[in-house]
Amino acid sequence: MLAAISLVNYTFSYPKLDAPTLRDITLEIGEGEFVLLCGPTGSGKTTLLRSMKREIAPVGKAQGTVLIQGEDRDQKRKTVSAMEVGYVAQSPDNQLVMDTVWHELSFGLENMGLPPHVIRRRMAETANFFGIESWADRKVYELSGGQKQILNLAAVMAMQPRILLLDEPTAQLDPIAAKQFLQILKRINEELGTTVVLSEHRMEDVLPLCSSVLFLQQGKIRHYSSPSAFVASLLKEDHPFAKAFPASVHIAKGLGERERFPLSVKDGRLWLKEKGWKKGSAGSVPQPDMYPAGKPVLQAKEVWFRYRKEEDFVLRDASIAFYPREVHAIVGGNGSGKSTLLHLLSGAVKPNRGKIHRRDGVRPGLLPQNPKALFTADTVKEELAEWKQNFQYTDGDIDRVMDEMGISHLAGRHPYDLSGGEMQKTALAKVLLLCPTVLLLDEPTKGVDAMAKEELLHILRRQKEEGRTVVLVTHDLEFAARLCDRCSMLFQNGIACSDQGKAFFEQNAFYTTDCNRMTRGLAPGCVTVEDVTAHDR
Ligand SMILES: Nc1ncnc2c1ncn2[C@@H]1O[C@H](COP(=O)(O)OP(=O)(O)OP(=O)(O)O)[C@@H](O)[C@H]1O
Ligand SMILES: Nc1ncnc2c1ncn2[C@@H]1O[C@H](COP(=O)(O)OP(=O)(O)OP(=O)(O)O)[C@@H](O)[C@H]1O
Repeated sequence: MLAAISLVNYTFSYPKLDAPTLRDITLEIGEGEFVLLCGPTGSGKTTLLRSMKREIAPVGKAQGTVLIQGEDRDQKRKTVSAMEVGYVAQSPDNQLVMDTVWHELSFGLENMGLPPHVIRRRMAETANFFGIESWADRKVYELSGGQKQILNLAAVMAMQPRILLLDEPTAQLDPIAAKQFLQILKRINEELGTTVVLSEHRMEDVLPLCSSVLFLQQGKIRHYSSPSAFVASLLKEDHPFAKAFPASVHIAKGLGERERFPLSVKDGRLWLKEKGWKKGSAGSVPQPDMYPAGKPVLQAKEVWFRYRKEEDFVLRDASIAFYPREVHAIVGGNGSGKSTLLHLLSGAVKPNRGKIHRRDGVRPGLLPQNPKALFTADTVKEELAEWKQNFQYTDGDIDRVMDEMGISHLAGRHPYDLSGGEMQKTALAKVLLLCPTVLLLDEPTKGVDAMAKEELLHILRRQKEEGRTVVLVTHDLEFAARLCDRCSMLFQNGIACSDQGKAFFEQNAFYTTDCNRMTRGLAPGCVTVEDVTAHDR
């Protein structure tokens, strides 16, 4: 059968780098496959994905061949090539260009020069397939992050591509919106037979959906197999990337499984039941926890805020306090006001009403959601050197911070040429260099691989042990559950609930960790993998 995509001895090098980024890749992706492309930060996933579409292929020296539907990528007619392969990037804001949903859906089709009656039909049936008819007249900027990404996908699918490439499309989505997006992808794959290649760090959601896994390491294919064979193989070799596997895999491994690892919450529950886990005692319902004793270092008191007079308030009467030596996670849906709250806490913007109260001597350091916002220099090392010079009070050590963040090897590289995960680590290095007393981190795990995430966990725990406060805005509930002492949820312009970390997750049925879902009713009080394996003993 004709492969949808095949690469033969494909090697690719960026102009200023010594070593090739992709090395001798030979690969066949069959028609209708759903491939999860994964691998450590900087392993070449984005570069490989972009190599599969002529219009966005990386610029540099390429050897070997890329065939799309059996034809050389660069020999195809331009219109065929543009429509045949769809591409969805991480940030919908960078891809959406029109004012309304309807215009966005028609934009690509008009560019292709299709006749109006074809455009109208395509738009109607695409809107119907995606269930977005009711959004037609809405302004794009009014949509939530998750809705924007669904519109982005719909606009790409309106071109009826046979192949769909996606580069971390859920990285900016809240956990519920991310799952919804991935389910739509599954439908596209199943109902239209479209070949899907998806680069994604969120393995727990994708492993149960995909048909095969392509694992890259240092620009080479290390594995290309079924999800279950891939999981068993990496666990066998004790590969550090295995940390990225879903909680169900780690729980089974922790409880002695060696071969058949459940990949979803549902299979994990069945696995536990097979092992004799029964309905647990009801367990004690955790009591809502009171704020710790002592004085907060930073506090929002009855804060109201809106960006413009004519707009609704993003925060209404919101109060929250942060204490010394605590990691406080803030979660909530896209657009619920988490980043806004962090900016208020940092002092970058002022509330319209209410007060941000900072104890004397408290120095906040803000990691913004877009790490590029912090970059001004030509190399990673210069970034840090300039920063240190600008903030003369800092006694942070550049080499030590680079070492701690694992970016010493990137010292001479241009920040804009880094991979997503590398950028995130460089931005965090800049923040840490300021030795802040309160760290305000907006999505620090976005785009970073499982190994870097583990390092980040230790770095943040150390910050806390050294007496600092960490405020962590995140969509990564597993990470929050392992790290935070307290967790608050934003909803409808205010703090909907705030609890001690474990109690927070235990009381939620939807907004909780996979471990908690897997053991619900079987083992009360389990929120992390460690909780479950300890419970068994
Ligand atoms: N335009 C560029 N110029 C020079 N080097 C680049 C460029 N883009 C990427 N690189 C380098 O190529 C390597 C692979 O980058 P790529 O973005 O493909 O990795 P990735 O696996 O997608 O990483 P991540 O998971 O962090 O997004 C990295 O070391 C990166 O720094
Ligand atoms: N600079 C801005 N100007 C106008 N409105 C803004 C601005 N920044 C954010 N908003 C709006 O404020 C609301 C809250 O946005 P915010 O970015 O704080 O949410 P969030 O919870 O951090 O979302 P996400 O999880 O998607 O990052 C949203 O409706 C958003 O559209």
